[in-house]
Amino acid sequence: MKILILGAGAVGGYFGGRLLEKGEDVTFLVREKRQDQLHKNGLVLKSPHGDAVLHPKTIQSTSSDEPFDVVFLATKAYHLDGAIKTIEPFIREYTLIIPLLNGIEHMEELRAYYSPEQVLGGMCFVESTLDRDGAIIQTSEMHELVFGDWNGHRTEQIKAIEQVFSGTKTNFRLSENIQQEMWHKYLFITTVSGITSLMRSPIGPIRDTLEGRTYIQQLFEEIRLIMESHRAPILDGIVEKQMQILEKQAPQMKSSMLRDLEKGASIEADHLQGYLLLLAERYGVETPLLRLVYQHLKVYEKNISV
Ligand SMILES: NC(=O)C1=CN([C@@H]2O[C@H](COP(=O)(O)OP(=O)(O)OC[C@H]3O[C@@H](n4cnc5c(N)ncnc54)[C@H](OP(=O)(O)O)[C@@H]3O)[C@@H](O)[C@H]2O)C=CC1
Ligand SMILES: CC(C)(CO)C(=O)C(=O)O
Repeated sequence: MKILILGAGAVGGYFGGRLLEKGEDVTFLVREKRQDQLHKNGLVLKSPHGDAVLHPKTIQSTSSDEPFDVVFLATKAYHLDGAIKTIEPFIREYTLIIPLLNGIEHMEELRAYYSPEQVLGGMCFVESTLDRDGAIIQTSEMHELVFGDWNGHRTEQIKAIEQVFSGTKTNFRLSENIQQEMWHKYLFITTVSGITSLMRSPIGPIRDTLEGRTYIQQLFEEIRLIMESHRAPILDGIVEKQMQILEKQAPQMKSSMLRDLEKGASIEADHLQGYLLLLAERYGVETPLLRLVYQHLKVYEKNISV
């Protein structure tokens, strides 16, 4: 099965690297600078699950139009529009597309551009980042990639993919309710990225003070209310469940948004918190803490653009 991964960054590089390490037919669709880096250093993974130096096939958007069976989109939301068009030459009617972005808004755009049946739901849990030399550094043991047909169908094609994704050093999991899992992850990530970015701190020192916990809970609650008003398929008691998940995280756990802030890099504020605020406005939901988080991120964006 031919697998294409757009973006050899923290997420695409990690999960694509694990498939490649197992011996799957993986190609990375990259831009010039990353291609040079991969040719020079290889795809370097530094991980609690085992380091690796791999030598992947790479292509650039203009260098080929060969077809692929599965295409992962592993880009930041602010590069989504370009990425959607960049993968077009490699897509055939049988190709399945698996986006790995945080958030939910991109699903509408993708399902409108391609045939909705060929866009699966997808998401991942991993704490990874690129160092200055382009090596992928995984900073905790968490690593799971979840995918599934948008309406939960378990087709022969999806079963074949599940087989191909099995037996790697990481976890690929087929979900029969990917929409719900993506909304749950969206709740988790907007809260965790929002609070860690606002406080410029890993989760431990925030979570382990009474005041900090109260803010985390308030943010979870505001976002849950928005999602409920939108009739998103979230479970009752989801905030309590997510607080329990948060409890289990190591104190030094950081969101990828906080890591990007620390690097002075671009962030996905509009895609994550901003989209929720649009929904809040639509349904008349009061969200004072989410608004503060978003404003804080927009001020950061203004400062890095000057
Ligand atoms: N990092 C993490 O721990 C986690 C991240 N996520 C989510 O995963 C998504 C990806 O994040 P992450 O991997 O960290 O981001 P990175 O910035 O590390 O990687 C994104 C990659 O996409 C590449 N890219 C963008 N546009 C194109 C294009 N048109 N053609 C080729 N390559 C392109 C970039 O290449 P270039 O270098 O050329 O710009 C970059 O290497 C985000 O939505 C994020 O929120 C989810 C879970 C965990
Ligand atoms: C919270 C975490 C690490 C889980 O994968 C994440 O998605 C992110 O930081 O972007």
